Amino acid sequence: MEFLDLPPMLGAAGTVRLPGSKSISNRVLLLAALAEGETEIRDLLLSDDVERMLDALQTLGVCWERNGDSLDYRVRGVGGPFPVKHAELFLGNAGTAFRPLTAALALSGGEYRLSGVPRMHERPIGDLVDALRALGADIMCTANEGYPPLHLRPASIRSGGVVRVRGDVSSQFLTALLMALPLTGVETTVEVVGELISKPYIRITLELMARFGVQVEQHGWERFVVPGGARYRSPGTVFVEGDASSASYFLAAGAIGGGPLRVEGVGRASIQGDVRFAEALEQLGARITMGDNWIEAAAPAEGGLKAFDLDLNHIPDAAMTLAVAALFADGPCRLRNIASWRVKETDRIAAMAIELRKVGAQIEEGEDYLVVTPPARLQPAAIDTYDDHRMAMCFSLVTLGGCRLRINDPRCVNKTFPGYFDVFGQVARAVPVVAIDGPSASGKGTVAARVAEALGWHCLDSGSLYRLVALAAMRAGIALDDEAGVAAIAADLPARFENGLILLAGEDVSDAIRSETCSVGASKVAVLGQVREALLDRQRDYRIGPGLVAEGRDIGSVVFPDAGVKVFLTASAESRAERRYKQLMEKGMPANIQSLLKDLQERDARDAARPVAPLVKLPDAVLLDTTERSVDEAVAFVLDLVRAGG
Ligand SMILES: Nc1ncnc2c1ncn2[C@@H]1O[C@H](COP(=O)(O)OP(=O)(O)O)[C@@H](O)[C@H]1O
Ligand SMILES: Nc1ccn([C@H]2C[C@H](O)[C@@H](COP(=O)(O)OP(=O)(O)O)O2)c(=O)n1
Repeated sequence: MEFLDLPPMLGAAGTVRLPGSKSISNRVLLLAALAEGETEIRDLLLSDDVERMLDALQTLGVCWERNGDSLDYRVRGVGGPFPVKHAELFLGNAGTAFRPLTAALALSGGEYRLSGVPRMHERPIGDLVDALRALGADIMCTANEGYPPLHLRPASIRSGGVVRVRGDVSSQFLTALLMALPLTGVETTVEVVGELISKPYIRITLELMARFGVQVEQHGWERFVVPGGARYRSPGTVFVEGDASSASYFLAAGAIGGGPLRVEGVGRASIQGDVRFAEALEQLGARITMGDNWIEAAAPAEGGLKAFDLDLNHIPDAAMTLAVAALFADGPCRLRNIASWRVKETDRIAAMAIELRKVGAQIEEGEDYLVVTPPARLQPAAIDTYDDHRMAMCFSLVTLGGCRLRINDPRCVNKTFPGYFDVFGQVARAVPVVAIDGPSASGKGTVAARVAEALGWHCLDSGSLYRLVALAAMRAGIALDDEAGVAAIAADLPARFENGLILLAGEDVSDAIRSETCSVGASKVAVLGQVREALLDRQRDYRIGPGLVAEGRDIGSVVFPDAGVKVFLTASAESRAERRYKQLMEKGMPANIQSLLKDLQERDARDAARPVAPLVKLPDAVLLDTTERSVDEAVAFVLDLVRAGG
């Protein structure tokens, strides 16, 4: 499975230009297709769900073209039902394409087959199918009644009168009906059965239909009258707003990670209900400012986010972001009235509960609610994303708690926000790392410690971990080439670094691990892949704010490949042997310079030749040869690199 490792973050601030709204993009595409005249669509969202709609429209005989590589499209409307009367459409997991197309095609008088990915076939569509059947449409659910795939056949549509549709499972059923009904040309009243959920999405539908010339008469949230003789007409040019649900991740990032973080593309003038996410964040204490076309969020003036108990029915998608933001609140948080989560890309209540528990939260899960109690300390985890873009995007926020995180199958964000993680990486500041790699006795430990001290950062001497493993294995009588045996020791190493001392099971082994036996032993266990793997997370846990200076052999290549500064520190073998000799003599440990030189050359060869994580100078590492340089000069060199920003 593909994954993405996100580093722990120090905070987030900056400006993000949002990609277009999925809800608006797919509605505008369908309306432009059914309208008379050509529509210029600006800033369309480029994502999987929109691709599904564009492909479908093409199959159905609608001509559209993209202006070069831009986000501007021109759609030539067909001015009524679709001209292609036989088609098979694959719509992936795009609910915003599947539901409205089902309604429009049911009233188009042709034979159509609609299918999607397996999850799409688990998402209910029965309420929409029933409403369309009541109008006379001939629709078969070919696998399970009430679920896609669907087979639509020509039928005589009973136009006019009243049609009823349930509104309490998905508001997309009502949206789909409303958008399709002008195809009948006869006045029709839609009555909503049950309490309509996600009302703001209906507002988007009505607003966009009006822009295309069809004014729906609205009686509360229970009755909608689509006028007779209504025809869609192109309004000329339509600008797609930024996606307000996508905005939620960045607004939350600003509220959690300091900010200010500004999103551009949505604001006070937005027609999307999810802009009200900003109000919810405000209730958590975040500082929100807003213009017509932008929103900015910053952390509360004092302290962290406040615990909340909110009915989130009006912002079901953006509400997921609040479930993760709850990890940063000062007490248990209740998200209420979110039953629709269960029929989205995945069962989002169940998925959220499982994944939030992985990072340490306590969760109470109900049919239509979730209570999140934040943990005292977030813990790193591998987050499963359930082919759900929002799961992936929400969980990136966990890293703002200084916690690294693995996101499995990160490409699921392509559904609505390809490039999400790059944009997140531009506004979130990773805990900085200076990686110093190089051969034995080149001065890595000395330089790393001094650089860390000067910066006030943490320091990791990764070699000492390999030395500790060798010592522990030797003491346990495990052969140093017994990979599984040594790896088991490494995975459960009772080592601690305290007050400048290195402790193994409570015993000070600071000097013992520096002996030549341990040096040789360390280089032997370091060739074992399983041992290296077992020490990886342990090393990554040292990445704590304000920053880390880490030294070893594979810091820049394997442990922290995203380190901002990478140095390859070296010196001639002779001067390194001499340094090591002096070092041992000062410690009163016996040594012989010739055998030290031989040992060191052998170890260099072993470290450089091993198949796993060999010692190499990376192309993006800066070479620092200290044969002719003092420690002070080497330290100053590295500090200059850090200050120059890598
Ligand atoms: N640039 C340098 N010039 C002279 N001696 C150095 C230099 N860098 C390090 N040393 C000395 O060399 C010895 C070995 O350095 P150390 O930091 O332990 O190397 P490493 O961690 O690469 O094995 C130490 O006694 C250190 O003071
Ligand atoms: N990141 C690291 C750090 C050390 N090692 C190996 C390489 C060395 O042979 C041993 C001991 O490393 P250490 O840095 O303490 O060795 P020197 O002090 O440079 O001789 O561990 C490694 O393979 N990867």
